[in-house]
Amino acid sequence: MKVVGLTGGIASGKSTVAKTIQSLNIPLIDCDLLARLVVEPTHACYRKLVKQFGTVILQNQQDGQPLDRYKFGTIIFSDAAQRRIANGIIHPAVRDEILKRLFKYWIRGTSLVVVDVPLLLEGELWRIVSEVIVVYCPPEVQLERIKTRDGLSEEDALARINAQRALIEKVDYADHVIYNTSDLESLNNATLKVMDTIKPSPFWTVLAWFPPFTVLLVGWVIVKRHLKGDPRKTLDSKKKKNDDDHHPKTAEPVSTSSSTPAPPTHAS
Ligand SMILES: CC(C)(COP(=O)(O)OP(=O)(O)OC[C@H]1O[C@@H](n2cnc3c(N)ncnc32)[C@H](O)[C@@H]1O)[C@@H](O)C(=O)NCCC(=O)NCCS
Ligand SMILES: Nc1ncnc2c1ncn2[C@@H]1O[C@H](COP(=O)(O)OP(=O)(O)OP(=O)(O)O)[C@@H](O)[C@H]1O
Repeated sequence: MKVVGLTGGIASGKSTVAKTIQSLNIPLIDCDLLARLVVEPTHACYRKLVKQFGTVILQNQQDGQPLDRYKFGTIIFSDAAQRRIANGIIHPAVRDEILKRLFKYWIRGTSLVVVDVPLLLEGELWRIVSEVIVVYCPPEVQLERIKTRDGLSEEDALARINAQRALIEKVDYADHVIYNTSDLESLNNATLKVMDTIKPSPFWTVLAWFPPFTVLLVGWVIVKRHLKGDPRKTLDSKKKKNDDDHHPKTAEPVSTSSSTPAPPTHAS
């Protein structure tokens, strides 16, 4: 089974790309959905979050009520230390859910699974994906799309963008980049083109299902990723180089006046 990682930045177009991938009958694991699942009141994560942040993050500030997503978002997107704590509680639970689902797909003999993980390159999951797709759009476009889609203020939208690594820095690590700088039809076409190059052959699918070959292939993916290098180090060194070069547009937090390099208009 081939596992491909889909990532990008907030509102860069991952979910839209994910829909096209699902329309091809390719199974997709959506981490934003899993992150919602693990904070439901019945889940252990919920209790840990309430213990850490208090009932202020709950609807009506009442224990047992669902998470107040806007309130929780304003806390974690405006404070890196709080975000790290929240990530430390939620991400291991999300990772476990992903691994469970991958195992089920493997048992069923699935040939290709795409995992949509916004923070793929910032966390640990990059180690287990055989290829990485990054959906890119400039920060100004991200900003407008967040404001339109979520009805957030400029300040809230900027906090969300700046809570992530600069998207342009992720492009270098990608095996495939989908440049979402035009209309939805172009995005759809670019996605289909990339997926066409990713599809594993039936021969590999059958071979990869047998446990000894599965172990060999998983080993190969881990070695391949190791040789490519830890993306977090790549992102850190790119950020440092940008800072040293006084080249703020790819490394500095986005502000309303930021400018962005003109991205290519093709998918590769
Ligand atoms: C803060 C929350 C409640 C805001 O919920 P909301 O419904 O407004 O947004 P949603 O969950 O749809 O996320 C939208 C996008 O925000 C970005 N984002 C979410 N959490 C984070 C985070 N911890 N750090 C950086 N970016 C994040 C991602 O690009 C994501 O696709 C929610 O995002 C959350 O629980 N985040 C923590 C869990 C997490 O890290 N999820 C992301 C992948 S596992
Ligand atoms: N090429 C495009 N043209 C017009 N609108 C677009 C385009 N691409 C995406 N959008 C819109 O921008 C918004 C953000 O896209 P989408 O939800 O796919 O991003 P995302 O990366 O999944 O976001 P998040 O990280 O918040 O989950 C959506 O409302 C979507 O319909």
